[in-house]
Amino acid sequence: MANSQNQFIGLEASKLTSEAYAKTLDKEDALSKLRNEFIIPTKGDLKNKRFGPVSKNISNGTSGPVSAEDEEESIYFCGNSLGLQPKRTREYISRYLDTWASKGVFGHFTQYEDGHPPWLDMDDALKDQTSKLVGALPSEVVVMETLTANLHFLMASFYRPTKDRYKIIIEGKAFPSDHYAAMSQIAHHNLPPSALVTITPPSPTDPYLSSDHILSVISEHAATTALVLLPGIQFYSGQYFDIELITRHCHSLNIPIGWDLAHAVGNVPVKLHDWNVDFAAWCNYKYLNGGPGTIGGLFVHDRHGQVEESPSNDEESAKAENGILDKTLTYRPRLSGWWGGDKKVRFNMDNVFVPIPGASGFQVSNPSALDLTAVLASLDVFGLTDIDTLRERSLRLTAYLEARLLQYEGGEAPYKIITPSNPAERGAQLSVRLNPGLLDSILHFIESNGVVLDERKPDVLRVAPAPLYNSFWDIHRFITLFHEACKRATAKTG
Ligand SMILES: Cc1ncc(COP(=O)(O)O)c(C=O)c1O
Ligand SMILES: Nc1c(O)cccc1C(=O)C[C@H](N)C(=O)O
Repeated sequence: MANSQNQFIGLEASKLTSEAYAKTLDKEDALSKLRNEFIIPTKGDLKNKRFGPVSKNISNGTSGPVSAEDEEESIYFCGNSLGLQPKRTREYISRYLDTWASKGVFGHFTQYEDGHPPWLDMDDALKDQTSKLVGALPSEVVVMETLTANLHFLMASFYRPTKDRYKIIIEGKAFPSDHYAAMSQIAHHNLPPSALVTITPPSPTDPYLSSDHILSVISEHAATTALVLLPGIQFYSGQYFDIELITRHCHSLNIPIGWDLAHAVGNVPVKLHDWNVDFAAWCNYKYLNGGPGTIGGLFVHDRHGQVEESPSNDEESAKAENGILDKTLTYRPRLSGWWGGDKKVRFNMDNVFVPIPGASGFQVSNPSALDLTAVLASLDVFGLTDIDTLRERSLRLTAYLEARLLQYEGGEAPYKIITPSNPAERGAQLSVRLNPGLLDSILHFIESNGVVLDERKPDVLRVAPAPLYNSFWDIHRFITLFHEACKRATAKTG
């Protein structure tokens, strides 16, 4: 990283390798206190083969004496895959369990004195905080279903192939689930696999996709394209795409565009409404810390969420008189379910679908109140700050990580950072490509010393300091172990 960037981010180059400096950076950052909102697994927890934590955070009576080393906090850099558990999650879920135990079905409607919503209103209660995270109006977002399922629901609505325009453009290294979802949508419309166009990086060794390259592939296929589906942040390389620019380009060519924000939500501030994005979907279990596989979220721009009364024709009026149809509505086609229906008439059981205007009208099923509760706990942690302030901290953490990775003592580093060096083109994650043959040995060493991160075989480590709970000291400890592991591994391979 260029020195000027370090200065911009407020890092002092001469002190970078000092442990005391890492601790000072933590002390000086007001957001460091948010780490206390989370349960950080200890090294002992990670080694423990029995159920539950051995740490003193939570005692479940399963553990014996704990050594000082085992009590040390692990170095968790895997929030880009599964975020850590907020302490308040247990409290909120326990309240949910008490409600279910004491009220049964009335839990759907019971309004609590402490202001927490009845289950029936939890979808609305989550809108405000969710919309702030993705730069949307509350009416444009809803917490529902799961990411891939939501991509399908959204494609059912936005991928409307015609004889002339039928292709879906995705990126060549799309997360496999997105690839399968797009392929199966194409097959669902009886179209050939060639209707899937992939944007591949010009270089076989560098995953970087420039905006120019992306725009040129979209332009090349514009006349035959029905939809573009891209990730806000690429899961493998960590590259953050220019959502606004690419969206504008697609619209200039009359192509709707959807964004998979799995790795962007809670990581970088996005402005889905202002950027005119058509639709987006995300999960709530990565930088949002709602728990493994928890309920996801989606965005539909308000211009697509309108529900309008239209003049009814005679046949429809006749049905209305018979009480079958009380009004004729026009709305964007979708795969519907009762939970997308207006709450005032949802329980009428009359088979008249009156979608809630906006994203909520895309809901399908009665959502899991357990999941919504966990997401509420996570959003309440985000509520202690805001995404712009968090991003500032994240820029500093990732810049520090980058600077430390670039300072390898004793020769050439046996790895290369493949995430863009421009902070505007990345979020928290840095992906590190190791020299061939080193991955297993390095991973074994750092994991047995309490580091948790994600590997993508054959040679990439994804390191993601999550700004809500990771610290500069975590990075310092990681670098010390990682560099030691690199030295051992290269010594072995000669
Ligand atoms: C970019 C991306 N898309 C899709 C998925 C799949 O999400 P889910 O299993 O929640 O549908 C993931 C992660 O699992 C992902 O990172
Ligand atoms: N690696 C995973 C796993 O072992 C279980 C469940 C999910 C994953 C994932 O890959 C999650 C995520 N999309 C990611 O990019 O890390």
